[in-house]
Amino acid sequence: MDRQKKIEQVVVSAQQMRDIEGRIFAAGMPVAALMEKVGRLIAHRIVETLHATSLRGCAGILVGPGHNGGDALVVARELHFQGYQVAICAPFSKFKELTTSHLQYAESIGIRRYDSVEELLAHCDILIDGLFGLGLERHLTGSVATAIDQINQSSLPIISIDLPSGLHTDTGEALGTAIRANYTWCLGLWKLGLLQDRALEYIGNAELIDFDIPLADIQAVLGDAPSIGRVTKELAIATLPLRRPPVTHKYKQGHLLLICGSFRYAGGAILTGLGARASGVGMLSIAVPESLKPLLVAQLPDALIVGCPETAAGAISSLQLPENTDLNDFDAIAVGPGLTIEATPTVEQVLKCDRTLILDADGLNILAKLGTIPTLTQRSAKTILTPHAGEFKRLFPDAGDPVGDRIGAVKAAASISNAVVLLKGARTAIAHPTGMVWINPESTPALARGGSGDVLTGLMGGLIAQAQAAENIAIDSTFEIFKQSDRQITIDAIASVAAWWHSQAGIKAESDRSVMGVDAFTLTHYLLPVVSELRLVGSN
Ligand SMILES: NC(=O)C1=CN([C@@H]2O[C@H](COP(=O)(O)OP(=O)(O)OC[C@H]3O[C@@H](n4cnc5c(N)ncnc54)[C@H](O)[C@@H]3O)[C@@H](O)[C@H]2O)[C@@H](O)CC1
Ligand SMILES: Nc1ncnc2c1ncn2[C@@H]1O[C@H](COP(=O)(O)OP(=O)(O)O)[C@@H](O)[C@H]1O
Ligand SMILES: [K+]
Repeated sequence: MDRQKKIEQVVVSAQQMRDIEGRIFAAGMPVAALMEKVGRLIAHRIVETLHATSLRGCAGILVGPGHNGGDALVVARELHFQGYQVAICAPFSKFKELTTSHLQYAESIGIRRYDSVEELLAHCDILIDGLFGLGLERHLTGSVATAIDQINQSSLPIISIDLPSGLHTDTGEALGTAIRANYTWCLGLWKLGLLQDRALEYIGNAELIDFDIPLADIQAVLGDAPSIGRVTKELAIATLPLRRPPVTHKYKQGHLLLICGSFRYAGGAILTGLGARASGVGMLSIAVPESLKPLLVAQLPDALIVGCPETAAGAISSLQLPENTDLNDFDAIAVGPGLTIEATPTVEQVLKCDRTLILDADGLNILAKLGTIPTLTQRSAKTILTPHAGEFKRLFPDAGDPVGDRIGAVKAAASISNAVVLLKGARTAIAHPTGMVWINPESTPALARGGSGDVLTGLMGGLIAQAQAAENIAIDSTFEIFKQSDRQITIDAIASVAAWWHSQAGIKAESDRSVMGVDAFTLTHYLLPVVSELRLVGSN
């Protein structure tokens, strides 16, 4: 994997970024030279963006007291010398030394400086936000907070340098208030806060500006196995399509059991089945209430549909597998979509078995009701839990806020349960009990529709069953970015690839059919085209 692809997988906290920069400075790179380099790269990207878009006119540069402001002043100077109209506003009384020098020089070459943000807004057409980056330490109040609110009320396009000013670098929280950017150009390495759901409304289009941080410095600070990774296309290409030997048979290609559906939620069983089918799994068995069997057979003629005894309301009352079959015959079992809480005895039974288990939807609600999270830690087989924020709160009331610092919360949940926990959302986060967290960095709100989670459960179940059958799952070590082995993959990485694939199918469906056109059934038809395109990329 080349350098650019590697660094796109890395995610850092503010402290880790400072430590990495500290090593670069200690090795001899002057701080001023790095600021110059970074500022020039940003200026170059601005010029490209101006050419590629209809953004025109005077660039208003917002200058803060620290080095984020220094970067912005290098940008102002470069744009000025390239003939662009530029003005600055630096509404602070004290600046760091380098920033002070750049400010002086900018004024000396005749760049117009406005005292107030109102004046800047009145004279400019596009804004470059260099108020604060990763050095923001406390809540914004007073005149700075008022200025940011005024900026947000203007309809001018905004490019934020490193982070939208006001966002906490790690938690993505707006500290009092924050710039709502159209573009955020993150410097050097992805900052954790930009991958938190609550930051998304501030970020706009995010991209990374690489400034040649040596991989050795990243590795020295993060260690061989970084604890947070972005799920990029490269991880998907290393995994998909799953390899299949020329001589094989269906049971060698994974046998997945889905336990899902009820009279009330029949569609959930179909969607889970269609998700699993797209995974290419060798054998698919689907246990549903007896009365749903004809419906499932009609929709999934390739699957083995197991009709189970049902309650008066049409939920599975007990699991009745075909003769000579028991739960140990399956490589993986996914349980939950559409079951209703009446299927509690079945979930209890499955929890006791020694197979890789994926619990979703009512599987999770039943788990929460039973209070059995502590017993999960005693399972010898792997467990994967796939809650959305509501299910997460019920399951893990003490793990932290799944709509606040989601990364912290999902990490705590994985540690409490000894399970891989996949916290769904705009930026789905997947944590392994050993502490590794993966974040799916690209998705679409078009997926926020009933049933799309069911598709994910089936898809993931099918991938895991295949990897399990091929004995291709690494034993509980974390996936290493710097020493990537493509022979074995960890269970959390497979879950991450499933989340990535699901989102990419959503993005593809949205681009063909608009944000309104991505119902869960349609989504299932977009899954395989994503892999076909990967194959083409992979063979280039
Ligand atoms: N050192 C370098 O050469 C590099 C600097 N970089 C840039 O430098 C930034 C980090 O620079 P800094 O560490 O100077 O931090 P910032 O520029 O983010 O801001 C820190 C300054 O703001 C003040 N401040 C913090 N919270 C405040 C508040 N609530 N109200 C008012 N003032 C507040 C601090 O006292 C400090 O002076 C990065 O985000 C990035 O833009 C990067 O480009 C990488 C290289
Ligand atoms: N705003 C969003 N942006 C991107 N993806 C989203 C968004 N909201 C939900 N999703 C995705 O849609 C799916 C919804 O799953 P879930 O909440 O279980 O719904 P259901 O139970 O109806 O299937 C998850 O994969 C989730 O990550
Ligand atoms: K900024």
